Amino acid sequence: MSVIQPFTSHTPFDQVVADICEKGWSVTDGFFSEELIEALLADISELDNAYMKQAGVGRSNDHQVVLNRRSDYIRWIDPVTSARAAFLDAMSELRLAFNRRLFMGLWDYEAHFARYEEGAFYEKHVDAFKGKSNRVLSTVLYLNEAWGDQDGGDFVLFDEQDENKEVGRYAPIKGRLAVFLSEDFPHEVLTAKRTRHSIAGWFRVNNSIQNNVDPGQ
Ligand SMILES: O=C(O)CCC(=O)C(=O)O
Ligand SMILES: [Fe+2]
Repeated sequence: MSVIQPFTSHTPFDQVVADICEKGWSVTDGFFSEELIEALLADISELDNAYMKQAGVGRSNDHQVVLNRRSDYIRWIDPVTSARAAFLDAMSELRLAFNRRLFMGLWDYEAHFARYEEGAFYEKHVDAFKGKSNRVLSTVLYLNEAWGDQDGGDFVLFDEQDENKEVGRYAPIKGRLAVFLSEDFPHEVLTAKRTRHSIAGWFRVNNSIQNNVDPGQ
């Protein structure tokens, strides 16, 4: 496997860390190299729906597929291609930067490819309930070429104090990275009008929850 350089001299590393520190969320463009983005895009484009699964809401014992809340297809990411390995390495570097500068104690990172077919959406939700999850910081990397207003599928972020107050609305354009505190920010994915690709992931701490050490995917 060839080695892909994930970052460039323009990677807004400091910006993302500062945003999280100051307001708890961050949306930046050009975080990863063109080379990595193109490789990830090629990677997910080749995945057939038959090798993905209809995402459920909730985890482990309460896992169930509730299609009226969420209708994307997902595939968890392991370092089996050079693109996926480079992405996981890069996110590990970001994890260490958060730990060094903000003392967040992030232990690991899990991520999945997501495909929203035409008509798919994800209703407003939070990624983690206080005290019930190891997920601390959510990330979403978008992988869509030439995404226009008519394509829908915006990511909408809401205020941490008032879930009816919108704080930002972003098109899922190629190379855009959203990061936010998992417990604090409600968000949703508006209905996509064509196939929408992304990688959603979570930095986690290693607390045990209800006697379940580090619950699995
Ligand atoms: O794709 C997005 O914009 C957000 C996805 C999301 O909220 C999730 O997978 O939990
Ligand atoms: Fe989410």
